[in-house]
Amino acid sequence: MFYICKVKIHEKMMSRCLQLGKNGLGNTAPNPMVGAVVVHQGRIIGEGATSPFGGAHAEVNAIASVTDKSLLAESTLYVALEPCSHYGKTPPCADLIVREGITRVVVGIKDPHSKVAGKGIARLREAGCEVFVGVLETECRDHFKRFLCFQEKKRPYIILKWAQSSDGFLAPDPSLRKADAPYWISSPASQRLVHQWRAQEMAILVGTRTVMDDDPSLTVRHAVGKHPLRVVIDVEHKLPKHASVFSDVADTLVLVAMDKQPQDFGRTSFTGINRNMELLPQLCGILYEKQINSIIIEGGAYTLQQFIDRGLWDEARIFTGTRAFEKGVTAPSLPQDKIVLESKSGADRLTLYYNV
Ligand SMILES: NC(=O)C1=CN([C@@H]2O[C@H](COP(=O)(O)OP(=O)(O)OC[C@H]3O[C@@H](n4cnc5c(N)ncnc54)[C@H](OP(=O)(O)O)[C@@H]3O)[C@@H](O)[C@H]2O)C=CC1
Ligand SMILES: Nc1c(N[C@@H]2O[C@H](COP(=O)(O)O)[C@@H](O)[C@H]2O)[nH]c(=O)[nH]c1=O
Ligand SMILES: [Zn+2]
Repeated sequence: MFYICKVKIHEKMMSRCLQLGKNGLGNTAPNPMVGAVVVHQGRIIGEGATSPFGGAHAEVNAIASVTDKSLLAESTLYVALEPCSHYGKTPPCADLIVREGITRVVVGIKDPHSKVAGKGIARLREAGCEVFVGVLETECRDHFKRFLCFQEKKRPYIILKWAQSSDGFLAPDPSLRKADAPYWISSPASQRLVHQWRAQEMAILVGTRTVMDDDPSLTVRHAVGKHPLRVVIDVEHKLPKHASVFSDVADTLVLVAMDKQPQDFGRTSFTGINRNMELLPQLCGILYEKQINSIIIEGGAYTLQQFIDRGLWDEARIFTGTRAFEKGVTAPSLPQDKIVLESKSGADRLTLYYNV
């Protein structure tokens, strides 16, 4: 009976940790958005979450928020990710926990980061702390999906996103659309949702044709949040300098063939790719080097299909509008067994796929 009760408390507290951590989405990356609570006799006496990138970790903030520090020795610290054991931008949290005299720690999941990977838990146990690992593991893995993907697969978490007509086209026939502007298939509500999504990821990418046809901005305008790094494929260096994607409101990275070597300008920089090698693995390597742990791919069809065919994607978010086009740019195709959720977004159908 006591055991069942205790498990419920563990889950409840871990769920609070995840809730606190979620506020960091779009701010803490590439650091994980950790949440922590300090519990004394079943009551939360301190809470904290990871500060924006470079700032304090969740454990530090949770401990700092406890007014009566004398209670720490009899308290349990709940934290969604294993406390760190290394000097990064901040000193090790495991040392702080020991120093503050906390003797019970409940951890959601182990940190796969090579500098931690069990060393934080070992450090706590060596100092006499009782450490329990593995509470709400599935929820924690989902919460830390960007961080875990980056650490484990050495590439960003990849989200594919597009809007398609009711009969499966990404854009109508050119005769039916204006030049240099997107053809809006999805509803305003979906467009606002997309801007929230943009603010949650570190980067956004489109192919050459999309820049030529749509002249997109790829910024966060209909939501609050940071602009992601704009990544553009332009192997042949054909895109004009005046394209909106090169505006100075956000940083842009252009993937261009090594033999082209254009000059960086404004907030736009060029990175050389080897045209004799596959582009997507090179892209993943470049983003990994830059510590970009998530990216949203917004089209077009050719670019999206390459990610799908290579299995280089983690999630796909598809809006299906109400209008039929009959002809145009055919939407990419995804394996149907990967559908996990269907819902409505304004007038559109929103289908989510997970590549697991
Ligand atoms: N409804 C929606 O959600 C969206 C609709 N769209 C629409 O889709 C259309 C564009 O789609 P699409 O024509 O498929 O074009 P893309 O935007 O996918 O661009 C394709 C081009 O990008 C370059 N490229 C992409 N991947 C690679 C690679 N691995 N190696 C080298 N070059 C690469 C190539 O350019 P090159 O050969 O010139 O070097 C290729 O032809 C537009 O009309 C746009 O309006 C676009 C985005 C979203
Ligand atoms: N047409 C279409 C989309 N198009 C995507 O949005 C880009 C335009 O971005 P911006 O210039 O920042 O508003 C465009 O180039 C393409 O990648 N997205 C959607 O959610 N629904 C739509 O119907
Ligand atoms: Zn830490």
